[in-house]
Amino acid sequence: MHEDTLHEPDQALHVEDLTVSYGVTPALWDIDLDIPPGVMCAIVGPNGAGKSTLIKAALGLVRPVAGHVRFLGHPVGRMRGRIGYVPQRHSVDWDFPTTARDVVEMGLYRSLGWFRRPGAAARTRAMEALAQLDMQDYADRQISQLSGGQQQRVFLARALVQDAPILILDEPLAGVDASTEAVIIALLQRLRDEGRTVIVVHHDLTTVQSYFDWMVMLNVRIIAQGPVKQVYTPENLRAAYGRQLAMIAIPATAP
Ligand SMILES: Nc1ncnc2c1ncn2[C@@H]1O[C@H](COP(=O)(O)OP(=O)(O)OP(=O)(O)O)[C@@H](O)[C@H]1O
Repeated sequence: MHEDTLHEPDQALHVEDLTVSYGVTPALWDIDLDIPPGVMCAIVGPNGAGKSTLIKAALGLVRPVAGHVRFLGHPVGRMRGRIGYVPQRHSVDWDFPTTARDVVEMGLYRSLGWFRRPGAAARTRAMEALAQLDMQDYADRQISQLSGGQQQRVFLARALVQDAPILILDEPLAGVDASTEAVIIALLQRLRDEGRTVIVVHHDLTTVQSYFDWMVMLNVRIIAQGPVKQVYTPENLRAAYGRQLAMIAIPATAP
């Protein structure tokens, strides 16, 4: 497909025939996926199902064997600054000597241009975003000196200042306490209610129905995708999780 061709512009994320392999074994096999705009979508599946790989391949951070991806009809290269990405916490080098506010201001570099120093307006926006996550008092703290939950909030503030129509977060709730989880979910739901598309790798099946309205169930292949009510069924859970199923929450009855 030609780079300039607008393809499936009505979908926030459109993935076609995507296969990714790190070696001989495919991590993702022939994925076809559509996530409509304005939903809050959970990507779920067991460990090693390829959830992070799906996100990285969609963002162009991992090269697929086959397939293609469109965000709002465009290839990812045309979406710079329009996708906010919060990576898995353990994949970030937290020893990088920078303050919480610097991290948030990095979210503005795209609109500022890389070589312009952030001015007063950028500082104000960064502080407002930190305040929305109740992190204003930590603005000048080194990022390495924050707790895991606080680091996660700072990264969310960075995604917030980008003002992106699409937000992608890889396990934002991993290792955070209940109050941070509530803050993060409330913020993501508000962003969804404003019309943005929020895509989240999520592990806790007990909360998926209350937090999300859209769902992709994955285990190397797509098991199911669509509104949570349709996807979160015993059959699909069994297909995705197999023998691990005994340890996770199963809905009492199929809808
Ligand atoms: N850089 C890499 N090199 C080699 N194999 C990799 C690499 N990254 C992931 N894999 C493998 O690809 C598969 C999918 O990994 P991925 O991290 O996408 O799964 P996941 O669903 O996000 O898992 P988890 O829930 O454990 O975070 C796994 O078998 C993993 O071991």
